[in-house]
Amino acid sequence: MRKILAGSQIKTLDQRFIQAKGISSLELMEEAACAFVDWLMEQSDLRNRPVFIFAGKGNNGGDGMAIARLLHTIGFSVTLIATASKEDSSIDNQLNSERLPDSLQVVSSDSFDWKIPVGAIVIDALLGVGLSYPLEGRLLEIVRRINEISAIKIAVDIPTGLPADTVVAGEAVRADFTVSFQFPKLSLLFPDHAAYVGRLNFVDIGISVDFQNQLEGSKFLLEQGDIPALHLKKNDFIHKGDMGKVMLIGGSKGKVGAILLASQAALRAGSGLVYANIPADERLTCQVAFPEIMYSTELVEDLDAIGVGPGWGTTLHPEELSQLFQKYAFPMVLDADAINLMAKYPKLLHEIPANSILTPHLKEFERLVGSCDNHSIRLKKALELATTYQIIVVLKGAYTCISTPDGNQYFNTTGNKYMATAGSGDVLTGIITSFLGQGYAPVQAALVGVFHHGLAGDIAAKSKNRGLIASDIIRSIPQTFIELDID
Ligand SMILES: NC(=O)C1=CN([C@@H]2O[C@H](COP(=O)(O)OP(=O)(O)OC[C@H]3O[C@@H](n4cnc5c(N)ncnc54)[C@H](O)[C@@H]3O)[C@@H](O)[C@H]2O)[C@@H](O)CC1
Ligand SMILES: Nc1ncnc2c1ncn2[C@@H]1O[C@H](COP(=O)(O)OP(=O)(O)O)[C@@H](O)[C@H]1O
Ligand SMILES: [K+]
Repeated sequence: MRKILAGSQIKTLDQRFIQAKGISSLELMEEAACAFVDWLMEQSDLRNRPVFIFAGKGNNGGDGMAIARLLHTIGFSVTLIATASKEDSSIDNQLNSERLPDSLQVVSSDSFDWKIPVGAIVIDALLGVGLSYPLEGRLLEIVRRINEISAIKIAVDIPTGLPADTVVAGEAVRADFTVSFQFPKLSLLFPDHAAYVGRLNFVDIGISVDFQNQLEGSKFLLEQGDIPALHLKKNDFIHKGDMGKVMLIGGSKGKVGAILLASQAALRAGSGLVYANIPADERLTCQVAFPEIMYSTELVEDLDAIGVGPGWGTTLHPEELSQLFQKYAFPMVLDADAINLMAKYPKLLHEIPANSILTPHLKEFERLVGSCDNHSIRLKKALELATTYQIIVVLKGAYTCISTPDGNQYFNTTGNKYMATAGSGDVLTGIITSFLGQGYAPVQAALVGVFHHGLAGDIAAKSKNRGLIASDIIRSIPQTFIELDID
């Protein structure tokens, strides 16, 4: 699993890699520039446009110079706008400046006329992870002007002005695309920065995951390649009992749909037996509509896992949750109104069975821990919650973050904005409950569940776009196993 390193570790990573491979830092910069250009060439709608590259004084600027040369060589019309004198620039920046062909147009930012045609590409290579204080003076002015023009803006590594690990102070480039090297910097995953980062891509510059992971860190990126190994193998002789007997609890009057979504998702994720615990008078209709689900108003015995909370209601007594904690004393999934109930009665937090999985969206999370000024604070509080109560906290949203009791945080890479629709979260509850019931360790169930849920959403989004609804995610769950080659 790939680590998300801190901005301050990236120089060390570069240096160690360069030494180990016996290459120069200039060669690594060339690798980065090539990876950027390869990415650009893959975007068919971004070809054949004039390119304006703003280069700063550090190595990010050096990347910009190398990108300028490469694009010029393959026939792009390139204008390079340099913001620093050569003497002021980093060594690799200077070396790349010397490699620029005479035929490439280079202007100083002081004399640039800002005539950038609509539809042109603006590449931001002003500052990268070396930012050490908020933008000010001339650089701030340039960034403000870049933000005013209507062009397609692409940030190299990180939009200028964004710190790598914390929240922006002041202004930063508002990019349409960010192409980050090797792994996304943490701050690129914050919802606070959506307007700066645009569409996030990361490109390989040849530093292997093993190498990257030699550095200290407890934040990881959850990617497709990580998932198959986290799955339990099932042999050909399994019985439905081996696939887990689970119950989804919630669904008060008028909100039974939430539990039905979760229950169907559990079945599609592989559960052998799924009970929906819903009010008695809703049973008949549900039974006809969803015959694979079993219905019960009782708390069924011998369950392997439960998921509690979707559509449960807001007038519950804390005893109702306490009772579940005592009766089932195993790790369980707690979502929606179960989380709201714990927010209302914090003493319940002390009673949660260890390794249970809480799946709050941002609002539910803040009800639980108090309001947070930004995502950096939210992530810290999520980790605190996980380690204090020895639970798993799945903070939902783009790049859902899974915080574990041992202090790690995993950021999911599947999912999309079309999943911001009623019931998507209920589907996730069903999927994670299903994996728990199948015998997955709680952390594995959370990681695998979150990944499959997002992947199902991505598959559904291909044909549904803005019309995607939660049931589409459920229908796409089987395809996720096929796509990941899970038997
Ligand atoms: N493994 C990697 O990730 C690689 C990174 N490379 C590039 O190198 C970049 C990092 O290079 P550097 O460490 O030189 O950092 P930058 O290119 O961000 O520049 C740092 C310079 O800017 C100055 N500075 C800091 N904050 C400022 C502010 N607010 N206003 C004005 N000046 C400011 C610093 O004093 C320093 O001189 C990465 O972002 C990436 O683009 C690539 O070249 C090679 C591989
Ligand atoms: N912009 C987005 N990008 C990726 N995933 C998203 C996005 N918006 C929502 N999701 C996912 O959809 C689900 C929504 O959950 P939630 O807000 O609890 O919905 P509901 O309460 O309607 O069931 C979460 O798993 C979340 O990660
Ligand atoms: K940049």
